[in-house]
Amino acid sequence: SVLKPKNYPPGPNWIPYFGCSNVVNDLTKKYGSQWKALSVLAKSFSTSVLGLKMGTEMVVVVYGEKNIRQIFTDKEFEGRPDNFFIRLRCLGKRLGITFADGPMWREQRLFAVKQLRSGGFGKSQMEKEIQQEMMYILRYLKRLRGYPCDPQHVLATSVMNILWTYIAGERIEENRLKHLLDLLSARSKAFSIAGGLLNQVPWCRFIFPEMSGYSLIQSINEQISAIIEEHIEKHKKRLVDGNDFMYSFIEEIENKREGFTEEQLKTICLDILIAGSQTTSNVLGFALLTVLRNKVMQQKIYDEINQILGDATPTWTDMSRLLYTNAFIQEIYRYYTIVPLMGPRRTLDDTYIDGYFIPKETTVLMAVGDLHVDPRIWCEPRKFKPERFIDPRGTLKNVEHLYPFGLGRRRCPGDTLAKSFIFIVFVGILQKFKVDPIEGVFPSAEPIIGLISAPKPYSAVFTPRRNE
Ligand code: HEM
Repeated sequence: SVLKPKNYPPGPNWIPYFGCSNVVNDLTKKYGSQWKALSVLAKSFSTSVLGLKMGTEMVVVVYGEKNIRQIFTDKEFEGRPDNFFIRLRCLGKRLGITFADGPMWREQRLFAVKQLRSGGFGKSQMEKEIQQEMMYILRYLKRLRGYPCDPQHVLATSVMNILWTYIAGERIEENRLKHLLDLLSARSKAFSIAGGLLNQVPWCRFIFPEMSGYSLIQSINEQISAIIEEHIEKHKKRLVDGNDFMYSFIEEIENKREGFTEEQLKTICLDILIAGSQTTSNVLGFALLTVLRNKVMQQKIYDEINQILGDATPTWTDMSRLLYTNAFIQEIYRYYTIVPLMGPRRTLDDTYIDGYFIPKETTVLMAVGDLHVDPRIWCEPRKFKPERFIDPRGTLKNVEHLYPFGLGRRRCPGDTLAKSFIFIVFVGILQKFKVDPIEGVFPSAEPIIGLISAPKPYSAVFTPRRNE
């Protein structure tokens, strides 16, 4: 219908079949990302709750800290949409964690989080794995002998190895890993061709299967699952040492626990690889890009590391001792919000946001990217200023307004892993290397914003601080 529900949030008018997707798509082309387009649209309607209809689906985009916190915490926003696009993402079924909801999601999420912890993540085991990966990165940079490189690749490789160790108990073999990274990056590109989070015109896949990106996504999903499957088989034959996520899960399958199937295992592995790899390496990519562009900040960070850690290998607990470095990383989380448009969520009941009526089965998105530059919270929000997080008493402040990992029951279950990895690897690199641009030319600080935000490809020169 083109008639809006009574008291539905403000937004463009609707036409049959398309709702207002034409308006959103035109703006997305103009502004280069769905997130920016929606932000402009919300401003043009002077609203902090934007009401849309994409194809046949009602979509609401939420702005402002109070409203966003409501979505994070109220139970009726806990669902995930169930449409063609989401099913494509989950190998055709509603499995896994990221795109499941209800009792199955709760149980699987709890199981995965528990395994993450008992597998040592959040504890010293995880720290050791990360430190070891950091050493690999340092060795790689040293071997370059000052030859310029794009750090993005070695960072992505390293994150993938950590995730793979958690899932499948070992570092992944070099060629397989390269293939997997290529697949994941092709996958996110295919998603932007297919229209990101909000493509609600699934029938277009029959008319333009290649162009719409759908068949590409499907083929990529199958290839990634094939790699995962191979490792499940290896575990079933007990060919891997130790005690990893796959073993724990297979044990539940063998015990015939309800909801524990091989399909489910495959989807959860896929969820972890997709949710964890590019997000984590992009934060580090932005952090290195920022010190590369800012000599003064880089020197301040180095001086702090040098003074407090000296030559000692960084640990997770050093975070509270390295105040400026920590504030710098918080500012990276704020300034380059990796997931600027969080969700999608699905309302499980009729509800209200800011006085507006939101019907059951509405898709809800949270504009955390806008919240992180909201002038009501941040002074000079468009400036990169680590000091905004430093309290004169020598502690961090204002971090309660930062939501890089969301909040509430659907909050990122990988946050501890991601934060430790980012801190330890960043400090480890700056402790041993000076990061400089090539021949003094600064690469662009402007991010590329698809489903997640990424730095534009850039190269840097890594010069050892001391001759070892
Ligand atoms: C800097 C890195 C990361 C960022 C910025 C990030 C961000 C997020 C955010 C904002 C959400 C919540 C979305 C919502 O509220 O609907 C989320 C969910 C999720 N993340 Fe992360 N994440 C990161 C790293 C990781 C890692 C390393 C893993 C795996 C170990 C991971 C696994 C997941 C999963 C499985 C979910 C879905 C949770 C659910 O729906 O219940 N993420 N992430």
